[in-house]
Amino acid sequence: MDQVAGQSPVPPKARDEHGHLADQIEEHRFRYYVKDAPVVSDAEFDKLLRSLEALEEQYPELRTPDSPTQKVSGAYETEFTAVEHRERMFSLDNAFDDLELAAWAERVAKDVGAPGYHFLCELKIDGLAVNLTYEHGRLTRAATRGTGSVGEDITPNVRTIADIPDRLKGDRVPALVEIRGEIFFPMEKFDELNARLVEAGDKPFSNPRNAAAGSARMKDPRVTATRPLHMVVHGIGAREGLDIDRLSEAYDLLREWGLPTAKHNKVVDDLDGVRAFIAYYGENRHSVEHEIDGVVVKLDEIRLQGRLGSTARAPRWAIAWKFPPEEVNTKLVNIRVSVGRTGRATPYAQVEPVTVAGSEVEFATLHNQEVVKKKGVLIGDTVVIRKAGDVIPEILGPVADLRDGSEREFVMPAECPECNTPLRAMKEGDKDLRCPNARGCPAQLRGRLFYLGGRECLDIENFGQVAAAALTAPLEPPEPPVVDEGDLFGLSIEQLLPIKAYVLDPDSGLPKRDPKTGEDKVVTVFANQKGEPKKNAVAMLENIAAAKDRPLARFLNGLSIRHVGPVAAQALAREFRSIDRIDQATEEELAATDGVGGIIAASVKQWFAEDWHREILRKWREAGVRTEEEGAGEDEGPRPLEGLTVVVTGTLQNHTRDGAKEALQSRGAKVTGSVSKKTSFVVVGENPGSKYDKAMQVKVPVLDEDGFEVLLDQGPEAAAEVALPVEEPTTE
Ligand SMILES: NC(=O)c1ccc[n+]([C@@H]2O[C@H](COP(=O)([O-])OP(=O)(O)OC[C@H]3O[C@@H](n4cnc5c(N)ncnc54)[C@H](O)[C@@H]3O)[C@@H](O)[C@H]2O)c1
Ligand SMILES: [Zn+2]
Repeated sequence: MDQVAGQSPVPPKARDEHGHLADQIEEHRFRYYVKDAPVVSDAEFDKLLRSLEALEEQYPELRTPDSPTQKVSGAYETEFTAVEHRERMFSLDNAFDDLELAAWAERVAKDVGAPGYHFLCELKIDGLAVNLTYEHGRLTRAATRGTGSVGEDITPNVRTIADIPDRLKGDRVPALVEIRGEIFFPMEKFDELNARLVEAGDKPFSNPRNAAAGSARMKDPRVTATRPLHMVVHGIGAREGLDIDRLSEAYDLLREWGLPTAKHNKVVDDLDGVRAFIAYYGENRHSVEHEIDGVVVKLDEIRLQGRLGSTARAPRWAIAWKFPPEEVNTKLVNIRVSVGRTGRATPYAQVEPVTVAGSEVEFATLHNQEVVKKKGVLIGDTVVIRKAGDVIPEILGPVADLRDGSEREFVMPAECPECNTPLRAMKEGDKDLRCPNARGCPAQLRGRLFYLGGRECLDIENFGQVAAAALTAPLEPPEPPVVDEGDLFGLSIEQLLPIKAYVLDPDSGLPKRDPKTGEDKVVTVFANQKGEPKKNAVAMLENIAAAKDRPLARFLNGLSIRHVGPVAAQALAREFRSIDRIDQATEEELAATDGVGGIIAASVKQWFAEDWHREILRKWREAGVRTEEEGAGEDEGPRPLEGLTVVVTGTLQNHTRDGAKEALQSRGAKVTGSVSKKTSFVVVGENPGSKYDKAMQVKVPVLDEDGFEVLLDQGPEAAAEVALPVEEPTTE
């Protein structure tokens, strides 16, 4: 088709779509900047904006000066006096990948024309942009960004923020300076604020960013004063009597004046330096004392900034690199209750599945019924889900503006969802409700068994949520092979083969559904189609058998005695050295143990008072579980490996890494991670790493697993006899 250069005609459909998108964007901006209550996530908003940009890319005629793509987003509300900034405030352009970053840097290089300039890397804080005007060192005005040229006067509110000085310190303060920065609300104070709001019958905020903006823009500054707001400085605007060459130097001055400058800024020489900064904070995002949502890269030389100038929206001398969003909006479908190994009933949120920070989220924790209330979330709400790093996903808050009246409050059930026993608080004033049916509650048994096999206890490989559920509550056979922990070590392969169970999600432990039929998926857990044992079933039984010899402390921890965690278990094991002796000890004796104390002692006594608990121990003994620490106590007896330093590398057949370490340490050896001339032995399992090569190099005796057993049982001399011959290294 023939077209006039750059003037493709705009089809009416595209024009309509443009108008529709622009309206939506303006509406979201109003909700975000004026009402501090957005109804979509930033990611969704950014998507709309990018669609608009793409449309304008295709039909440049649509890119008029009043298009949302051409403006500093924001507005001002008539509640506040409108004030003009002396120098405009801008938004930032984004780089979404390394290509865009490199393109920006190239453009800078071209415009600057000569080498010798620097990049200033800063962290990007997601809060409320403010402009502080200081005249002769006194704060005379504070304003929001607004449209970029006109903002809202929030001076009385800002004066209540402790970080922001009313007067600048020192005698080098200029006649006039505009300071730009970000007001933010600390994540860790956010729940507290929402709890207060809900209690007072007010609408909770959906996230800390909106809490910051809402708090700074209160009509009544006395309310602002009650909010824990902070600020970080990230720029300067108009100035008189202030001559500076580099922005980084300006920050040094600002710091001297008492302004809250950033701690993590870094000046680098080139793009690789920028990349390293971005990579570092991408990895260590949560090591910073406040939340960050990206990195801002700026040309440090102020004269050159001026030369590059700005578009209507953003400076050309800066760019924002955004990290993947950690917050998304989704629907709270239901609040359910799970019962854990200690019987604690915990509400958790089931949401419409969404992807956050690279993983799909379907459940989020809610801790207890008080937390549900304090967060002010209703079933059916659109909520903001946050997933930060490896942390379990949580609900930040509801998007209250989207409620249509169909939402309902969560009511904590009166009965255990798995065994129907009435839930109750075990102590007066206890917020947590528990299912008291420790013995018969399938949820508790499953939880205890899973914990017993877990890392902190017996560390049994191939034994997880799925096995724990299948063994304790199979669909078939009707009688579960494991009725309590006592049955674990007596399991036979014949018992496993017929077991059918639901397929469980390994994270949530909930049944997975067949997408086609919509029904819960069922499998034969331990047998293949021919009815033969699956490999992992055989491995599981072997691993269970091997776990019989785990150190006493691990068994004690695995009994799920209330208040007895790994530390108390260690203390008890060290002091009493056998389960029998713990059983026979008086409460006073237990309490007198270093690291135990009265509460734990009472709880231990209570545990042993239950017949079915003793029955567990009896079955264990019968199955050959070692309920006694070998040899004499650490403090009294011989420590045959005293003075040795041992490194363990590769996979051992009969010991986990932790188990091997403990076996060595309990005999007095020191276990370290790196091989040196001082190392006494290197124990090498399958697939050893570079430590093996290093051992060869520095000629440290190497033991295979048999040699390791010799070391444990017969000591270092015997082990030296069986150590592998040290080969001459080929190179030196
Ligand atoms: N959810 C919604 O409905 C909705 C609506 C409108 C806008 N938004 C969100 O608001 C953001 C857009 O706002 P924007 O135009 O302010 O752009 P932006 O947040 O991407 O970047 C510009 C702002 O970053 C701030 N900033 C933080 N640290 C900085 C630093 N070290 N140096 C310089 N500036 C720093 C400044 O205040 C500056 O104004 C987007 O994240 C968008 O998703 C969301
Ligand atoms: Zn129960």
